Amino acid sequence: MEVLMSNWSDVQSMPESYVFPPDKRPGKHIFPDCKDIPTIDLDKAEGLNRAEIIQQIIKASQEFGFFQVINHGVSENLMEDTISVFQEFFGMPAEYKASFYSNDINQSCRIYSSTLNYHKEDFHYWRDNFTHRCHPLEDHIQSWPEKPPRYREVIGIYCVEVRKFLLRILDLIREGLGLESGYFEDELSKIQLLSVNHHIPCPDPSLTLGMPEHCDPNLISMLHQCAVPGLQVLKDGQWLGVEPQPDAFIVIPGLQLKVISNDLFTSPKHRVITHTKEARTTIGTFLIPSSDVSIEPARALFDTGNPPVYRAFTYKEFFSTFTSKGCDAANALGCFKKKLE
Ligand SMILES: O=C(O)CCC(=O)C(=O)O
Ligand SMILES: [Fe+2]
Repeated sequence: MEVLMSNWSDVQSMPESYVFPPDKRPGKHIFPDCKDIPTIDLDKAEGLNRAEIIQQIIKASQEFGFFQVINHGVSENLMEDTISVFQEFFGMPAEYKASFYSNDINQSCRIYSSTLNYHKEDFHYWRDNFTHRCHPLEDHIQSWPEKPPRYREVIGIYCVEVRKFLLRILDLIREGLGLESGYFEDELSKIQLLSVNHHIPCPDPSLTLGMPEHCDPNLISMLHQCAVPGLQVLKDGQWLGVEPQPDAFIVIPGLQLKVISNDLFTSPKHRVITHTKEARTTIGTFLIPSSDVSIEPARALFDTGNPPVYRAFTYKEFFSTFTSKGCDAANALGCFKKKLE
């Protein structure tokens, strides 16, 4: 069977290798939508309401661990063009996509299916993923696809724009936490990774997932969803659907922000369910610390009454622990917790 599901045509029944064991299936129940997902109007952050917007972001990062942002500065045209470029990319002939196929995490531009462990895993997730680095543009653009013909132009502009957006959000978070100017710039947000999920229509969404439940190991993530729903976030023990809003970005603080905030922030579990009728394409952008930068709770966020929860570590150290713990966030974070004295 073709590994990349974007090369399959007309799937009528579930291939056996995608059917999860019963205890891991999402099941048939209808998941409620998250009705009160905090929405931040970024336009207001530049005016008299700045302090209020900062408080909204901090509160959402504490209570929900995610929020959506409107008036984020990226034009609707660019958002639509970006989604359609990726839809075209996943629709390219199998031979073309094969030139990017790799399960090697060190390959800077790669397409793969399910997880990087495809050939060893017991069952597969219902997705293809295309990933590449983006910053600085001139270091990476040469490794990006040349087809569809507008790929490099559109995605190049998109990557620069969403970086500006995420750095604005980080700066508001910095101000809200009372950290010094520039705290998240340079090494803590050095690497920018684009990660696009593509799920073809699935004959039975109750039996499989488009992405496992997970927390994002990076500093901060943003998701740009197409119109087809699928993202779910775990809130108070319940899976809630995050209905796509065409003009909004979803922001999720990653595990490094949880550590830096000394556990003030939540980095929530999320996963992706599949859809019977329509293909779904979602663009993730992650800002990731450089390998050797030291990460620890910010000095301003602890004192004798509220001691630091974590010891200092490098991102390299964290990421290797995270993967060795099967990407289980609680287990990985546990390895860096300070012993109570
Ligand atoms: O596709 C989505 O909606 C979620 C993607 C995601 O959580 C991730 O790539 O880490
Ligand atoms: Fe994620």
